Amino acid sequence: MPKHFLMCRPEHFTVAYAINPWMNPDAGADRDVAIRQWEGLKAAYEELGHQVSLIDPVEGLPDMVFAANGATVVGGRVYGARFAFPERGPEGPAYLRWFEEQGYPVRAAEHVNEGEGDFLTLDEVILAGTGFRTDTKAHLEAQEFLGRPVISLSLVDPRFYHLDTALFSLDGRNVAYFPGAFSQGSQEVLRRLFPEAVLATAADAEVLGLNAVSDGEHVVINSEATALQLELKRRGYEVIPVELSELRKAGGGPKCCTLEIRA
Ligand SMILES: CN(C)C(=N)NCCC[C@H](N)C(=O)O
Repeated sequence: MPKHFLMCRPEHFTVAYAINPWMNPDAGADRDVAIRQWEGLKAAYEELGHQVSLIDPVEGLPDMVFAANGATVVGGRVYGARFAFPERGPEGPAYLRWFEEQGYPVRAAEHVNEGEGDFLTLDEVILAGTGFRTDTKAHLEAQEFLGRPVISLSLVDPRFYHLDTALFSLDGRNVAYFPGAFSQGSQEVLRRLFPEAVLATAADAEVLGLNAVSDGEHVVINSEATALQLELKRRGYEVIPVELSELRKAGGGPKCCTLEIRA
């Protein structure tokens, strides 16, 4: 099934502030390299037959390339983001405006949530991260608006500050994740819900290998996550490695650049 993604070209990308442990404003980031790598990701989706829509980047919002944080879209309903840090605050209304202009029913969030960074939609439930960014009150708000059961999971390692840095959906029913990113209780929940899950190593998590996008057959994944790629191949997935090292300097990978518009 072809998917519909929203992406934002990193025309204003830079690392100007540090709001997660990956970011170092003194280290510098090369915007041209970031754009080239992002174009590679977009091309990979299009070659797989997925539709990519684009939102205009806004000057002064260097993290806007991380479209996954812009909203959560389930059944055509758009639950807006409300960012934890003021540096990213204006992105929420910018993404919501785009969806409004396209005619989607939208809801501006009352509670802090960073879109698909912390809301991961499966066929029957939504997994929701908390601990660093998204408030648990937003989990309930999302459940009410989107009409799907929301399961809260606690993140405990600041390098994995969003759920989508530590877990991704393989096919809507099963997931891959890095256990060390979660509290003991949440690890138990994950084991119970997903006994067949793919468990990633710390080395794969540390290159944001879990920040991947699967359409159920193909997995678009950071090229450096080598052990995880082997395991995915062993399970029958076609692996599409992409190079996004420049965007990782801001703490993002393929999934971060990709907001799924679920009809
Ligand atoms: C993992 N997903 C969607 C993300 N994890 N987004 C990347 C956000 C990066 C940004 N500098 C920030 O810290 O908010």
